[in-house]
Amino acid sequence: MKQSIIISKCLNAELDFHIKSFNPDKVFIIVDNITEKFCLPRISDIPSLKNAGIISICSTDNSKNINSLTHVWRSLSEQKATRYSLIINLGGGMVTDLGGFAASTFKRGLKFINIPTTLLAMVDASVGGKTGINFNGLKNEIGVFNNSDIVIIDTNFLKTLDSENICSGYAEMIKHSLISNEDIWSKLLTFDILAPNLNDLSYLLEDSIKIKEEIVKNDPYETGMRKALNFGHTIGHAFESLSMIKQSPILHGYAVAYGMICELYLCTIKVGFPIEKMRQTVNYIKHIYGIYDFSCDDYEVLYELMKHDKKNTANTINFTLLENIGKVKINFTASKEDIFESFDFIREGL
Ligand SMILES: O=C(O)C(=O)C[C@@H](O)[C@H](O)[C@H](O)COP(=O)(O)O
Repeated sequence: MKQSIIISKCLNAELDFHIKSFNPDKVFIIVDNITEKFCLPRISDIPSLKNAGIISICSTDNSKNINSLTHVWRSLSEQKATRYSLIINLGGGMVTDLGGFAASTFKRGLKFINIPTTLLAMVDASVGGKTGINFNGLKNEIGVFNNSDIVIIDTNFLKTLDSENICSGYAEMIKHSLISNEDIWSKLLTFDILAPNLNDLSYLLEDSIKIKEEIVKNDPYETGMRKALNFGHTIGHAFESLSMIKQSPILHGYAVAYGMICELYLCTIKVGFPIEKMRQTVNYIKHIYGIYDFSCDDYEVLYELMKHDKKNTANTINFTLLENIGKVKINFTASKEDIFESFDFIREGL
């Protein structure tokens, strides 16, 4: 399951080299309607991509579904992809997750390269081999662990992003710092992500990728400590699904940011996470991401959604909690009352 992650200043030369080394019979590029317009032109002159087939899907996360997947499988089939073909996923987390799953399942698996174009996909989605789609209103319900053969990261793509997408990816970077390293956490909490210096952000991004890479290397199939990377997601995914149900979707990173506020509250009441660090992080998150608009009427639905989290066992909702920054406790349960209290906390404060 080894995955090479290359941060490159010469994307085209790098990509051309790797495509040639795979010697595929055909190359397919999976894009969404946004990366097709703004990112594909950056690589389309590469000689080895001259006859590449382009497969385009819709860009929003609610398109990460069986219909888009079927469209990709059908396009591969109609354009006669073989097991010796190569897929390039050019896009954000939706494209790398869905494209990775399509590549992993079509004819039982083709080689694929991820070229993440959003901050979220660079630091998180394209790394570590979680591929899949949403199903039945639930996040990433169907999928497989399968690493792309290579990830090539070109931070120039950050220039194509709006502030919301930068902030969305940054939430996963905050998560990486919370689960691993107080120095990085301090740096992130003083960084102005609303008016970011992209050069400085590129350095922070490299640290963040290393954190994820190290965790995934030690537990690729999430049997243990990889669950650290799911901090904020037990509640975050429920917020994200609720927003889809209400037909006012929010970006994944925003859902994770709100999920982290609730789960940091659980960390303080359940495992003694220092209250001052919790306040600092919560204030920073609220300053960047604003508030999540929901009411007591949503609590039961959220709780039902959380019953589908992949870390659960039997009837127990399991969390990844933190005793302190970098001190991770996995498989920690919380009562329904505690969870509802954490919802009160994000809505009303302490
Ligand atoms: O790579 C992981 O492991 C993660 O949990 C990273 C998460 O940030 C990511 O959003 C992941 O896709 C969530 O996966 P899921 O298993 O909870 O669906």
